[in-house]
Amino acid sequence: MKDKKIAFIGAGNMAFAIICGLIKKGFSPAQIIACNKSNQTRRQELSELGITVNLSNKEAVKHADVIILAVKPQMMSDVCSEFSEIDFSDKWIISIAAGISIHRLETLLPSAKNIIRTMPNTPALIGEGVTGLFAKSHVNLTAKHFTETLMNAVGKCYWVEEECKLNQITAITGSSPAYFFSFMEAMQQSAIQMGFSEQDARDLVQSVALGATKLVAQNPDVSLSQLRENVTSKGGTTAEALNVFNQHNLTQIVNEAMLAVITRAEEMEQSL
Ligand SMILES: NC(=O)C1=CN([C@@H]2O[C@H](COP(=O)(O)OP(=O)(O)OC[C@H]3O[C@@H](n4cnc5c(N)ncnc54)[C@H](O)[C@@H]3O)[C@@H](O)[C@H]2O)C=CC1
Ligand SMILES: O=C(O)[C@@H]1CCC=N1
Repeated sequence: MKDKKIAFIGAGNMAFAIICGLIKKGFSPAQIIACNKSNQTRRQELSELGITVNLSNKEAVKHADVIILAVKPQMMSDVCSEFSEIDFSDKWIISIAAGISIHRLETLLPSAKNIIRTMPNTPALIGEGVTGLFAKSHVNLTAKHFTETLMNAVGKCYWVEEECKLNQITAITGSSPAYFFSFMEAMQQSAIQMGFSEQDARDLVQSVALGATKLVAQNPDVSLSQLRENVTSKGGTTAEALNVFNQHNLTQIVNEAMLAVITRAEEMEQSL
């Protein structure tokens, strides 16, 4: 585990979150190579952590045992075309890209035998991530265990049995930190309009988000609807807020948003 060289091809927001999470969990920076073509500031940050940042994509892949493909999906084809002469048969490939199927990766890297497709999320940065994982049945068990151990270092893992489920995982955990941030932003804006300072509004909103989330996590036997009802006094204030959400059909809005993620991921699988 700790003797494998891991190369991140693309070290933007998501890969950086994973790398920082791994280092916090005791992985050695000497094990990690990060290639980030167009972001000098990020390269500097990674270099300060002791990570090798000065190799080309091709050199990094040649040196590495495990390659984490972490560029934008639209870049994947160009990036993989640089690797045409490299033999991937003894290397393990982990893709974190949304909407790039394993079939597509097999086409882009024909010598690769062990490809694991994952869908992480940015709370990995603080060890609170969730990663969905899928691999075809022929994939080496050790490669699967390695990937699970790696992603467990930055949060929880959830294997899916069919690849299409990863697009659902994208809607449920990959994209969804942004749903919560949007909700918090809207609350912050509302508090600012009431006259609270930006900082106070943020402190108040993040405190309640943390408190509510901990309440959920620490009461696994209490349903979410019960927790909601515990706040909602009959004829009181909360009921009025929830009425507004109901009038605008929040449940349906959330459902539509999550289905839109899946549709986009499927479109990307067809077009990229
Ligand atoms: N941001 C997120 O919350 C999540 C992102 N993902 C996936 O992670 C991948 C990366 O997404 P982000 O980190 O958000 O994007 P990003 O834009 O922050 O990172 C991509 C990085 O790749 C680098 N790059 C571009 N061309 C390159 C090349 N030819 N060689 C090496 N590096 C190159 C860029 O400099 C950039 O820093 C995507 O495929 C996305 O679907 C998956 C789960 C969650
Ligand atoms: O927005 C995206 O496409 C990526 C995948 C999940 C989160 N960010």
